[in-house]
Amino acid sequence: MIHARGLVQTFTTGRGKQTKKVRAVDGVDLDIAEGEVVGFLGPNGAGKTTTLRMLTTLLRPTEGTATVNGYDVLTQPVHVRRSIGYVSQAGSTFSQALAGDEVSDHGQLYGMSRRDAVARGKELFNELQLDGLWDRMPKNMSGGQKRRLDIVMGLIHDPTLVFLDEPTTGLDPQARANLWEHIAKLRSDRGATVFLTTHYLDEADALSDRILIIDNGRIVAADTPENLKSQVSGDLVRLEFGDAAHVAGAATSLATIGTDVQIDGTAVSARVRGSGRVVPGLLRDLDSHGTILEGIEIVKPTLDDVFLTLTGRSLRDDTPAEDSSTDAIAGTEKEAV
Ligand SMILES: Nc1ncnc2c1ncn2[C@@H]1O[C@H](COP(=O)(O)OP(=O)(O)OP(=O)(O)O)[C@@H](O)[C@H]1O
Repeated sequence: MIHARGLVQTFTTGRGKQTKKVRAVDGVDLDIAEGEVVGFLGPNGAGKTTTLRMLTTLLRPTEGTATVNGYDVLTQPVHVRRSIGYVSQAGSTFSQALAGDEVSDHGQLYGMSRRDAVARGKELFNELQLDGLWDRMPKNMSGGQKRRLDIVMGLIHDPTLVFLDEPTTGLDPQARANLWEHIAKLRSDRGATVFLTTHYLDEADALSDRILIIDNGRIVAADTPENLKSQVSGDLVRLEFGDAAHVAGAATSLATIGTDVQIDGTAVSARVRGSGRVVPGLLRDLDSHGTILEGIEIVKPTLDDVFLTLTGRSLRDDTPAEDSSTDAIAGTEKEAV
């Protein structure tokens, strides 16, 4: 479905002596099979959108090759665009037209009859909880409604390969859950392949068959969520004591079964492999020494722990992106289809 080798994108920023080259994507290889849901994770500025823009032919790679749905992104861009659905971060609606007209015009650009485009559009409005908004201008919709309208536009022609760039950003929890269901159904009901970028780790975890993690323009990990999480050195075990006098002894005991022991006031924590097997023995040991425990928490590794293990940084620490170059892309995308 998607095969890429050595994809590179270099941007030049600044002027004169301030000119700088940014290697936004730095040699990305990808192989995504039919029917896979792949989550593309990485901190702000890691190169996710730039990779997506190259695969969807909105941006010509500086180096490297890619085929999407069997079409070459360099020599067959029109075929690529016609065969995919793409929901960009910036959205793709013009605010002056009526939402329903936008959707049916968009379907017709993909070769659908007006009648089919209206019928499918109304179905999608219903599925994405946009009932009653067919005759409303996007500019008079809420942020979440506009986002769902973008998704209708990306799915109107029933593509079998869908690129979603942060599809649930700006949605309330209920709309997010609804979209998760919809994405899961794209695969289960229609065998669609989905490539999605997201900042929500729980979303990537819940939806993806496979996760790709990109950092500084390079793929640093690619595996199932379970395999990635099993690479983290165990569950986080946190013991809380009523009396600070117990903490040092407990830390020594915890160090015999775990790593990365940390003391925080009256609590002590560590990473412990096979915690279900070894923690009961630790508790018996503490009890036999008269150590009174106030509480215990065992947290399974998350994808954030995976990122932290791989890069030494948390995905949650990232700051918002500085530029908003995507505004221009929405126009390009609209014209290009
Ligand atoms: N048109 C551009 N000109 C110059 N630099 C750019 C341009 N587009 C992106 N960049 C830079 O390339 C790098 C990768 O950006 P990209 O938008 O692909 O990251 P991202 O992982 O999608 O981030 P986010 O999660 O914030 O959307 C960043 O350093 C960004 O500032």
